Amino acid sequence: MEDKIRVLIPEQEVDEKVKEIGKRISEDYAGKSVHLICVLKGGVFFTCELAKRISVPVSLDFMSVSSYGSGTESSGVVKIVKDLDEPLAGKHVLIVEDIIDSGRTLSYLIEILKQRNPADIRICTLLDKPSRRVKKEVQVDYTCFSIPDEFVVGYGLDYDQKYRNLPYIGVVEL
Ligand SMILES: O=P(O)(O)OC[C@H]1O[C@H](OP(=O)(O)OP(=O)(O)O)[C@H](O)[C@@H]1O
Ligand code: HPA
Ligand SMILES: [Mg+2]
Repeated sequence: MEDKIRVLIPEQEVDEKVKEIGKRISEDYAGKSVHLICVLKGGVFFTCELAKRISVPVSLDFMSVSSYGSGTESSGVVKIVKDLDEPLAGKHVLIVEDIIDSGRTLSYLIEILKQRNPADIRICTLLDKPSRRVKKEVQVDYTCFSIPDEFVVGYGLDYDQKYRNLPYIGVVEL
């Protein structure tokens, strides 16, 4: 059966915001290059769109971590499924996420990536659900949208691996 999906943030609004954040990042990193770390799989659409809007030199690497399985609640255990290909030493690292929900994935990532001696680490997320944090506050440098506590899909976000390809952010009416 098809799920019913309600539009939360329309495509044009997402695209405009991604452009705006790309411009801010370009200004903040002026004179430097930025090493984007795409957190797979959810971060892939946002990373590609954002990278196109950044005007300083960009390099890309990919990491895959998983904690949600097929449900809508984090298992609490974050697993590295695929590690980065490149070392981070001396690089200006920008972690790109589709969503920060409980904060577990990002807290875990920051802890392990800090140990690899980057010049600095910043965080960029498409969506933030601040009301859901269970861990200590994570410092987020760039947020496109803060959203209420609803399970969202689209623009990389899935429900049971479906709907990642929607060009807008929607809510599955369960
Ligand atoms: O703040 P948290 O509660 O940790 O949730 C956020 C994380 O959960 C999702 O990934 P998931 O583990 O479902 O993997 P996926 O990106 O492959 O869908 C999402 O892409 C974030 O990485
Ligand atoms: O709201 C969400 N939707 C999809 N995946 C997620 N992972 C954490 N929160 C979410
Ligand atoms: Mg997911």
